[in-house]
Amino acid sequence: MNIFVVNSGSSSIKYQLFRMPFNQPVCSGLVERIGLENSVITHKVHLGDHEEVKQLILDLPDHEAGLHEVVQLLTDSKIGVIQDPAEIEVVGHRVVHGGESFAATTVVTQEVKAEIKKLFPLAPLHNPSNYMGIEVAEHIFTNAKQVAVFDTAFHQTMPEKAFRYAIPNSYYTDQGIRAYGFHGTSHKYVSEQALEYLDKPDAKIITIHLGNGCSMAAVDAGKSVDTSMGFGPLSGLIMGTRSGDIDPSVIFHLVNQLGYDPDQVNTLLNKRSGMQGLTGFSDMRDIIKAMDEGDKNASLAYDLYAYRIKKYIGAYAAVLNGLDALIFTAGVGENDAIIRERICQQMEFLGIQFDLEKNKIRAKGIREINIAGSPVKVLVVPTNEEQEIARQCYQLLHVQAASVAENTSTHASGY
Ligand SMILES: Nc1ncnc2c1ncn2[C@@H]1O[C@H](COP(=O)(O)OP(=O)(O)O)[C@@H](O)[C@H]1O
Ligand SMILES: CC(=O)OP(=O)(O)O
Ligand SMILES: [Mg+2]
Repeated sequence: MNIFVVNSGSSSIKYQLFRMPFNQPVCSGLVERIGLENSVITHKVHLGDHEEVKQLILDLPDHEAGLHEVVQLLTDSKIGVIQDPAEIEVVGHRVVHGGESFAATTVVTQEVKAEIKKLFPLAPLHNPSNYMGIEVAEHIFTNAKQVAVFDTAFHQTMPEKAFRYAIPNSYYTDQGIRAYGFHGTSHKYVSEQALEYLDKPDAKIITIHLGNGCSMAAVDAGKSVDTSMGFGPLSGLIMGTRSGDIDPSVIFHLVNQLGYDPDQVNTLLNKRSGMQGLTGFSDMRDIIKAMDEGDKNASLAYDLYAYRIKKYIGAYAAVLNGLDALIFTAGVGENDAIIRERICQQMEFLGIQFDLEKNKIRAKGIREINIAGSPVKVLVVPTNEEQEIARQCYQLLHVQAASVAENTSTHASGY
């Protein structure tokens, strides 16, 4: 089954093509700077022991133009991996907000699209571009089933005491105002990898996803029981451009004393805050460089970032009533040894015995960065949201196809 996975962002598209049931992608790529001059497509064809990489720089006015170029690469006479877009049987889409409607992976219908659209105000940086990705893919891959995999789905197991806010009940019952949680595909993928690695299905785990967006989850025996993002992907940890937790009184002050309108508040907290607001940079590599050059703001921001994570570790260890493993993942979590060190130091009381040397070693795959015998394991687990999306699409459609085949044969045999 050819499954094309699309992770459509506001100015980028990440994609991978899988021939399920094989877990390794046939090709993958990234379209960046959509809508700006000099858009870049980096396309990689995976050939067993090596990769063939092709980079294109061109002007892509919108996502449709971007995906058309990707199709050209997929069907290219030299490096193509398919001959016709009709060979794609399933397009799996990452959709960030699924509200309470979607606890599982879902085939996209008009009703599903309407629901995703209804959730635009709750995930303004994400759902509009996820939706656009679905519409464009429908035009291009006309033979394919479109499937949505929601960031919120994994967190639907949270108990009510974890997802409700202390505001009048009708705001939940009538308006759906509650915590949903995000990055679920990543938290699910890395926690499952860790459970397998630990060989302990009932392990108590804290997963720490540090990418552009950052969130943590408390995972008990494979189920999410709490997470740091809430109603939208803005609360909790300090992120690239998002503030994370902030006292709502600040918003009243911005509005009442400084005359901000709702859009200005939204832009401030979603796009101009976090590491960007504190340092002028949103990319952790730039912040580390600035810190090395003696930039005090960068140093303070780095401290704030680590401190917030430490607080959530304490909270989630209490929620879980114990801890077997701490998992670091995503761009920053997998690559930034210094942040892992800042977070894990002086946590011996919790049973976290961190190994400074192991932490510095770069390697592929799962690795352990605790001292041998540490009561709590500290693991770096590379995330792979695209592979998890492909797996869930395959499971959904393969199971559906198998049950249709079974029904047909039962009916054909006349029982
Ligand atoms: N070697 C590195 N050291 C520190 N941070 C890194 C490194 N490589 C990548 N990053 C960080 O990872 C971030 C992107 O993470 P990623 O998980 O790809 O995010 P997203 O999927 O949200 O775009 C970058 O903004 C950068 O801050
Ligand atoms: C939900 C979210 O924050 O996603 P990302 O990290 O891709 O921005
Ligand atoms: Mg990501």
